[in-house]
Amino acid sequence: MKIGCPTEIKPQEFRVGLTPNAAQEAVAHGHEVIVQAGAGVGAGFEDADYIAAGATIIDTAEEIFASADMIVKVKEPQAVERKMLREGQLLFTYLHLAPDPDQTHDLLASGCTAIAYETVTDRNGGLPLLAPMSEVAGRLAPQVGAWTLQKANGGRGVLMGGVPGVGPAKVMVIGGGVVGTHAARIAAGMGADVTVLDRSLPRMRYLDDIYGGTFKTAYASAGNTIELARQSDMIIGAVLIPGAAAPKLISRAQLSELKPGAALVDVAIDQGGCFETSKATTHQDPVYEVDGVMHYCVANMPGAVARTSTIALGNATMPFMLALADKGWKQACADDPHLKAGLNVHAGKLTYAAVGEALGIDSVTADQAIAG
Ligand SMILES: NC(=O)C1=CN([C@@H]2O[C@H](COP(=O)(O)OP(=O)(O)OC[C@H]3O[C@@H](n4cnc5c(N)ncnc54)[C@H](O)[C@@H]3O)[C@@H](O)[C@H]2O)C=CC1
Ligand SMILES: CC(=O)C(=O)O
Ligand SMILES: [Mg+2]
Repeated sequence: MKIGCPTEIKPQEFRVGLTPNAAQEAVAHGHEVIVQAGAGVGAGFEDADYIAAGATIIDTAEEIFASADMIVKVKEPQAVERKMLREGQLLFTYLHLAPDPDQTHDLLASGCTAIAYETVTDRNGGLPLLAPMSEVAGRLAPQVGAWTLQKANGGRGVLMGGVPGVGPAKVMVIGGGVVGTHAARIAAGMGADVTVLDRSLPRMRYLDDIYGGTFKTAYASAGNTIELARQSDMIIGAVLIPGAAAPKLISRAQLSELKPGAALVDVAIDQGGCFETSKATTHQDPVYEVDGVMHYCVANMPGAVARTSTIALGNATMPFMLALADKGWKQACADDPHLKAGLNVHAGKLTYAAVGEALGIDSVTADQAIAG
């Protein structure tokens, strides 16, 4: 199979879909790998590293999209990239379709087959291709939130750890999955007073067992959510219902009840965000204010630490990428129900029910797509 890796073009996105190590393994499996010139530079990989791995460097994204059987990327294809996708081509990347009707319609119109990293599952009920970036974004969230809390950035002027004689910041994390747990650990490590809210009692039992004493847990009822939000200096949004649009957990009307200059960090923004007032921002202009409350809503947070993120993502995607290349998507998905869970689009049809429900588009099952 010919595997193509174009340079990411989302603003301030420095990650790359294939590391030289991944390219080398694909070549060792007998595949041809083409990489756009300079694609790895933002993550610290030179063209020469890819050439040494056996890949070929190609000048333009157009040439890569025109000839590759499978495109391996990081972020969802941007409008100009979607125009280059074609029938029968396989796309393996993050998609986050539920909040993105334009992208969904373009992918359906292209006739491509698209497997979304964020809905691939594992046998423990986890999301193995989302997890590494959730670890990164979770660890970044208190860091960017602390910056947002600084007075010059519009925040309350509260220091995470406080100082002797002055209490720490109060941090509330909604969603105690991968993002939430990593965010809570780092915020607690910075000295903040941290509470994690979730709706899963088994998850809260686990968090209490492992992190009791480091941070607290609370059930994410609507009442608890607003009561804790009123007291918080920072609120980190980290909920997920896989594939679906994020539930809105703090409304516009409730913003006036929060502390002036509080920082909302909505990591769930890639699924549409869990605060009613969230809208996606970029690393260039990450923060905006609504009703005196600061919002940080960058949808590709891991791009800020592109080298760490690229290597972490590459470690996770490599076995799936190799299975797709070795067997073709149909056989690879038929053999592995967890990879099959990643199938979102095939030949003009949606193949992921939660996306169809969010966008009001009919879907077929992945099994129907494989059989078709
Ligand atoms: N902005 C960015 O750059 C990035 C965003 N993300 C996003 O962060 C979000 C969280 O991802 P993960 O932590 O990996 O998911 P996860 O599945 O590990 O955790 C989600 C948690 O939310 C909880 N939850 C669901 N509905 C809830 C509700 N109504 N109230 C309280 N808790 C609720 C679940 O029980 C679960 O524990 C996803 O939308 C993901 O795409 C992940 C990486 C980077
Ligand atoms: C998960 C995701 O959307 C990201 O890493 O950018
Ligand atoms: Mg994202």
